[in-house]
Amino acid sequence: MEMFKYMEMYDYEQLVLCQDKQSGLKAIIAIHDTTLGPALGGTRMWTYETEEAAIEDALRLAKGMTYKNAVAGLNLGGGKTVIIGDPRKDKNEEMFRAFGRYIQGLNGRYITAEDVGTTVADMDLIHEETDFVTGISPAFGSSGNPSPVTAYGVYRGMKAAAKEAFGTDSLEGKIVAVQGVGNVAYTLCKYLHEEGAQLIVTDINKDAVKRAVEDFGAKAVEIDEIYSVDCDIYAPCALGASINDQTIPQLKAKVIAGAANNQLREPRHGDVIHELGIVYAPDYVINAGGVINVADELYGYNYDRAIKKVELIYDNIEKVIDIAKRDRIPTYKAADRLAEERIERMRNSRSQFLQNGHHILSRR
Ligand SMILES: NC(=O)c1ccc[n+]([C@@H]2O[C@H](COP(=O)([O-])OP(=O)(O)OC[C@H]3O[C@@H](n4cnc5c(N)ncnc54)[C@H](O)[C@@H]3O)[C@@H](O)[C@H]2O)c1
Ligand SMILES: CC(C)C[C@H](N)C(=O)O
Repeated sequence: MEMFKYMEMYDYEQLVLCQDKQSGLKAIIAIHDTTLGPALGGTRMWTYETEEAAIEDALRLAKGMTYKNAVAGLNLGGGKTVIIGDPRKDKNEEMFRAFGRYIQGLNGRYITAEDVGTTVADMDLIHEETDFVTGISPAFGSSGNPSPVTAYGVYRGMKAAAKEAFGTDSLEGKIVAVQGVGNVAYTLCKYLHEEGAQLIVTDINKDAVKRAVEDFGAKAVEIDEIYSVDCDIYAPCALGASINDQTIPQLKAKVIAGAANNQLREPRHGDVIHELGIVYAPDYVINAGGVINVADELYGYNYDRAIKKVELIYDNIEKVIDIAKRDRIPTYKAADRLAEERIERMRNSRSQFLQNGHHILSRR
């Protein structure tokens, strides 16, 4: 990858590589856009085949956070971190503290939180070194694990998408195929089960599957079977790119609504599912519950206030569908339009003001 060329093409602001030999930390902090405010986005810990793949993931995820925060109405920009390593065996205390010092060095340009492979305990270690971290323990007056709130937002967004496809937002009797039943999807399955939906699940982690089968009567299928099962709704809740040339022809669902980031392998896959008449709830609109929840910490965390904002994911999905219908475009493009218009409005209005309170004369 030609780094600067890529960054220029999608307007990235900054890419930071962090290395700490003693702890084994190898982290990539990507800051996409800070027009709306400091970049807020989680830290993913994952094994990658190549360093390039890790950098690309960080960059793509960071851009997604810019759009997610913009559509959610947050005064925050987009960023993300990827830590290269196996979260089951490569973590240690020094690693997260070293990472916390790197975040502190950015002086508030980037604020972190959980993502795949990181936990509240990891955020607490980061918090030993910096205040620019959210999703820390409730004992600090913080919001804790964002996943259950993300799940609630996905559930609300799924109902809005179902209303468009089936004429009712009731999920009773609907068959939902869930790919990946980890932190977010477990709670999502709970909401769906309580409403009377039938669940089909898969996961590379057999314990996660067993839990969903035992707790919610879900039917388990093999990893590759999840795309072709008879269902009404496909909920991608594992990693990205599950909507692609191989999987789309297998899908029987009328709705795609799930928690995963970067669900479309390439933008053109959003066009293909649109042509097929599938109602797609854009990933960064439907999965914004977690960031809305952790962002509330910046105002002094209040659960009720945060949940009220998360409820609005239903309205945001409706809004995206309305724009898509009005402008005859796929929903992923409608969501991009919503985000870009807000960022552009702010960029233009900001140009009338002095940045960061520093008057140009202060340089004398
Ligand atoms: N946690 C949040 O608050 C949050 C917020 C927004 C978006 N997301 C996104 O939602 C997704 C899930 O997040 P999470 O926090 O639940 O993560 P998680 O790691 O707890 O769950 C992901 C699950 O997917 C499984 N998995 C991985 N690859 C798979 C595959 N190929 N097939 C089937 N299962 C597979 C994993 O074993 C795991 O159980 C991620 O894409 C994440 O970026 C999470
Ligand atoms: C800030 C976090 C809660 C971010 C979350 N992992 C997301 O992708 O939205």
